[in-house]
Amino acid sequence: MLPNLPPLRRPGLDTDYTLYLVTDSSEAILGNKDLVDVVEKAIKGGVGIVQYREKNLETRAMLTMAIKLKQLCHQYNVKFIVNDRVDIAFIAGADGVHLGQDDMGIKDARKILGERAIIGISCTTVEEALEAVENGANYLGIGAVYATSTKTNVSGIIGISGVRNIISKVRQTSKHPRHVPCVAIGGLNTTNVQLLRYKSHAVDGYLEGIAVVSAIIGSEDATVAAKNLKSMFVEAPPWNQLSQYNDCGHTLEKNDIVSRLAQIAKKTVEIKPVSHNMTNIVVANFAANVIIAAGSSPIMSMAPEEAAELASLGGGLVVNLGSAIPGNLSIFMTAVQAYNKLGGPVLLDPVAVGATNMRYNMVSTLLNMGHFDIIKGNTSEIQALASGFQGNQKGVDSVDDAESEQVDKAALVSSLARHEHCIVLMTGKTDYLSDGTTTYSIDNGVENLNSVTGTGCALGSLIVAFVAVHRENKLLATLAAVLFYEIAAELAQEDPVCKGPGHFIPCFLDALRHICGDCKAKNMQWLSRAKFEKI
Ligand SMILES: Cc1ncc(COP(=O)(O)OP(=O)(O)O)c(N)n1
Ligand SMILES: Cc1ncsc1CCOP(=O)(O)O
Repeated sequence: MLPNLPPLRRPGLDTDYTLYLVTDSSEAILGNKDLVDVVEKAIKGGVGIVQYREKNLETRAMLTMAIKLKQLCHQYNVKFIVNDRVDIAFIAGADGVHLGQDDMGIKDARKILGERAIIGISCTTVEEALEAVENGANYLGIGAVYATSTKTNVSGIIGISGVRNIISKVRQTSKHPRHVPCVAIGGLNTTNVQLLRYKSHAVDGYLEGIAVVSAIIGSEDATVAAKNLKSMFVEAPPWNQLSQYNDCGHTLEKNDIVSRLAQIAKKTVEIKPVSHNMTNIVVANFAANVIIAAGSSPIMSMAPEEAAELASLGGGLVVNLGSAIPGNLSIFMTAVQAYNKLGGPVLLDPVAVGATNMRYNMVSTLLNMGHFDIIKGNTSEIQALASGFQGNQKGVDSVDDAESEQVDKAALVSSLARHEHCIVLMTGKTDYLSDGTTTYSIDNGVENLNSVTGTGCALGSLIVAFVAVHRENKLLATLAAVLFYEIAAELAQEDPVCKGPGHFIPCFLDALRHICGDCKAKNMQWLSRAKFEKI
């Protein structure tokens, strides 16, 4: 997991890649501003390396501009790189060159520019990155991360997962002991750089910096734009500001965990947090009733117009894909980003993500564009997210066949949690819950939870209420919500009037209300039924 974000600039590295400015003098981006002036302002805002990227000028004019920019950069002790043109880099006395996959090869450029030159190369795939490291690249420009109108001929949009994959493969596979810094490029701005840094972090490597064109060159004030980008990239994101990984049961004894769970449940019903649901048409009514019975406050709203206001109420958000269509993506994203900005918890329920390509693509986009604190799914859903789409889920139910029984579920949830830097809950006969460091198995619940629709979805609605009140302890808050819910289900099934699925729903709502009342009365006897183990 990611207790603290790593330092950016490595000791001993004399180039600061944290904020890398790539220029563009087109009318559409620079407008009628003066390029040298904009670059100077950007340097004052914290840019540590500048690349002169010129697609429209004749060689002579380009050389003149390169010399001006080099002088400016060196005046501020900032590195100066030329895009594509090794000849201009050489004559202007630049610190190096940035090469694309179709430009002169690294080894040839090195012959011209010498051993001390900084030679960077663009990479979209792992193979390109490994080859570049082999050939002696000094840094990698990885992208495009997101769609961009600055470069029309990008060779691929790889998303955060593509960046993370390249970084971790380069670190794992590289035979070179020397460190090759990685910067990401493409569509980066203040709304996405925090997420990029947080989620591109792999166990074996991380991003040193961001390379940006339009967010600085096209801005009104390059100093302000650079400052904002740099601080966004460097600062811990709002959803991680409290140390969620401390005190989450990693080292606690079971009795201590149970008393924490009791405190969490009591405080949740006392505060009555908002559970904001962007959920499916089948479960909305049931989920709202569950939330009310459990002592929280539901709102079922798909309106992006009110998402920021709802986020400011301090509750949590559920994004449930049960009956979503691709047109809902931008609505979801508006809400997710509003909650991310304030650090309010967001739960993703990737319903039937293993069943169709449409669902898988929607979930991939969501994970690429926003932070989810919790991912909750059944075995098939979590398997699809952890191992890629295979299309073997039939409908929304989990395919719990002999093959899936062989899967090491604890390892699966833990690895997905580490990969996505979030909490993962896999529901089933035994539930598995992990933050990537600590994993719990939970054996509460009853068969009737599977015989009525919407019980899985409604659990998500309760979890965000609990986590909203305990943002500093998301793992234990999720565990508390699962136990509250599943123990209520056990009490419902034991109710003499409960004869089957039809009676189960009202009995379950009654039992939730009962436990909620117990929590208010500080009677936590129900927790003695908790059956969970740290794995
Ligand atoms: C830091 C950085 N990364 C990638 C690129 C893209 O370079 P390239 O693929 O050569 O495309 P053009 O910039 O030449 O259009 C870059 N310039 N800088
Ligand atoms: C040069 C380049 N290479 C990949 S994307 C890109 C353009 C990035 O521009 P912007 O930061 O404006 O999206």
